[in-house]
Amino acid sequence: MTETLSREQLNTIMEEADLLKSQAEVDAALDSLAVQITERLSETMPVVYSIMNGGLVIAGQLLTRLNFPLEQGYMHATRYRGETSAQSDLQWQAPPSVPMEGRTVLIIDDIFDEGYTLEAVIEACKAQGAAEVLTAVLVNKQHDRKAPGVSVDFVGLEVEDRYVFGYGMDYRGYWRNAPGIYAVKGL
Ligand SMILES: O=P(O)(O)OC[C@H]1O[C@H](OP(=O)(O)OP(=O)(O)O)[C@H](O)[C@@H]1O
Ligand code: HPA
Repeated sequence: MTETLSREQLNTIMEEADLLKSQAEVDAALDSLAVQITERLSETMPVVYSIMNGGLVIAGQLLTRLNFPLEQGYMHATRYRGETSAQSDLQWQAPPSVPMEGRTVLIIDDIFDEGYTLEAVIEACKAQGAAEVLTAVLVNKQHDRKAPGVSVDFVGLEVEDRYVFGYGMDYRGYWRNAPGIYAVKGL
């Protein structure tokens, strides 16, 4: 584990960060995601899962833009666990909270980075009998280290290959609440 960060250090992280996407840009991306998801899923009575913790903010802001019947659930899978690079294993801290046998499932997460989290989540949903599994993320990080064969159905925004925080994404556990998408100085 890394050392504890002070309030001053965390404020400096924010002050020195680069704003990659403003709140207005995120709002527009969420509107666009909602239109695409509605077109594809409005007649399927899906179960919509947020992947905790990162998916919390984006799922909350997306759900109220979806005007059709759906159930909502959560699951918690984590690879990074407060670090800025992935740990070797994915840990399940909470399994899916709503049965998905025979259902259309939409997974909502904050970021598609290397893609191993979504790969494992999709696999888990299929193993639990989901009829189809679709995925939506606010941010796709652009690089060539993606898990082979994993793709996302609905992407809000593209960001460069830097460590980002805000809108649910954390910097060492903090700043998930930042109202924009920021890149940490030097990362
Ligand atoms: O595409 P990947 O490289 O697998 O990374 C993406 C995942 O990493 C983050 O979760 P994290 O493991 O940090 O857990 P958290 O949501 O609790 O922060 C993020 O919320 C995604 O779920
Ligand atoms: O760039 C990132 N920021 C926050 N969480 C993440 N999880 C994977 N990549 C990232």
